Amino acid sequence: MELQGIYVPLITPFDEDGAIATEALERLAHSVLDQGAAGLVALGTTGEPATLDEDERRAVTEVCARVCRERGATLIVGAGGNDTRRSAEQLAALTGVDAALVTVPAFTRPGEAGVLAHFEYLAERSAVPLVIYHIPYRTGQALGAATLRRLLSLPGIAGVKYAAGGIDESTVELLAGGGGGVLGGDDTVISPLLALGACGGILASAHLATERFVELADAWRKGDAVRARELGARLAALSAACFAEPNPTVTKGVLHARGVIPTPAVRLPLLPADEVSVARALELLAALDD
Ligand SMILES: O=C(O)C1=N[C@H](C(=O)O)C[C@H](O)C1
Repeated sequence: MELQGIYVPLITPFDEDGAIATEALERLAHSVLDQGAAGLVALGTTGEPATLDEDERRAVTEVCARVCRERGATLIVGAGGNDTRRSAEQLAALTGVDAALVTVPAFTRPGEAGVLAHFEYLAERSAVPLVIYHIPYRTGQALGAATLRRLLSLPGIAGVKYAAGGIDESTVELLAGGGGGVLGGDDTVISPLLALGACGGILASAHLATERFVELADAWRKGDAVRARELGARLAALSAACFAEPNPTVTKGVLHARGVIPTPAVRLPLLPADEVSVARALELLAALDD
């Protein structure tokens, strides 16, 4: 499977009673695909899967799967956990999705060899290709460029969502081998990651101005550096505004203010974003059209 372009990790909208607003979710899914997204991620961190029950997670996945099927778009679903054996059982049972986004085991810190063994075990048993979510500032597990490349070379591994918290020599080393399979996952540095050769991104802030993020990825791919630099700087400011408070609170506030979702509600331990943060993101979003 070849990953290319912008994938939107959908928020989970809630209605006034706190239930999932499935119609709003479906409209949102169509809308980001209309704007050129290559696919959707269901149950990414942005979808608040930790506070959804099993029925709710199933409902979200079903809506996204239906839309992706209708639109011929790629669906990646968040799955797996710290327990290798249980994760393998879950991945083996997946149906109706194109790939699974699986986070490096968090908190356990099994070391690089343990992470390799974990993903070898999962890839051999999964019903769908895996996209590894590397986010060391949340998992506590560092991975060097050599390990990430080794993971990318494994059969059954389609890519890495690379969210290392910035760009350093290890990023440059990883992308020097070509960015096939490397999707940026830190919104504010997506433009430089694409410039270095990343094949796309999984970006919560691409809920807003989806077509501009798609244009950014296209511009870097086609070598239009002048347009890409200018657009990249503006989108980085928008992303910073979206992440001024815990994701996805600001994004939900903006989508609600724009009438896309019925409420800006998030579930505890998240708290709704301050209106000043939402107003700042709305301002930067409007300025993109100037
Ligand atoms: O849900 C995701 O996938 C993403 N999660 C990250 C986070 O919550 O920190 C942000 C990224 O844009 C996509």
